[in-house]
Amino acid sequence: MSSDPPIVLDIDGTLTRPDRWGLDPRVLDPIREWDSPVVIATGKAFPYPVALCHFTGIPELVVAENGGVVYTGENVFVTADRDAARAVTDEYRAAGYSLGWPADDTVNRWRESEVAVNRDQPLEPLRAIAAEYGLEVVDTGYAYHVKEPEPNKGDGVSRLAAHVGFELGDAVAVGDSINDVSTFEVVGSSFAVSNADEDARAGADEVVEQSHADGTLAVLERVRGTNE
Ligand SMILES: O=C(O)COP(=O)(O)O
Ligand SMILES: [Mg+2]
Repeated sequence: MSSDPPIVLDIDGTLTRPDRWGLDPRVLDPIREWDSPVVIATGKAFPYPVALCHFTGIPELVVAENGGVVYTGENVFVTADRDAARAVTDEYRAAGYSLGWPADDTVNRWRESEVAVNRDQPLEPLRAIAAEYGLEVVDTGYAYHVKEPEPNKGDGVSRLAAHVGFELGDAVAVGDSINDVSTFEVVGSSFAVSNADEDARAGADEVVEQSHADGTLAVLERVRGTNE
């Protein structure tokens, strides 16, 4: 009997509306009704994807912070070092720059394994300082993420698949940016939505015609019930 394949979904640019912010509510029912594991793999801080699963009413299978935090529904694995990223952003601030968020910043407040910087801040000095510390800056189109080069989302997805017990080769991923390329590399088939950046477009098996949540809905429609 056929079933739905496991799916791995990015949030920003993939489950959201074209006006950048806010979930497209049309994605919720297909995700809730999916009969195989649904993994939310995001660059957002840990509580955000947990809340998304919670309010959608699906098991909390989460790769957060670009792979730095993995939650299997039972155990949390924090596999990247926020202090290393903090050292970089402390030096960035000491050089006169700012992270670009309000004083009480909810973008980083519950972030456990990296630090995010607003994209309206200068990138080059941030990259230069990160390089001195052996860290990288990933530009998702939504924020600059200061992080250790490993782990990435794909590592987190692999860890989760091993714990939950699904075949990565059966899994289908949808994403929109450079931070999804590592996911695309570990799953059986990968789709970039049409608003995706160059790296995601090049890394995906296919770029769909539709953008944002419309692209994801089109992929879900196509792969539903195709797992043998
Ligand atoms: O947090 C970001 O910058 C992007 O988040 P995403 O990985 O869900 O697109
Ligand atoms: Mg994204």
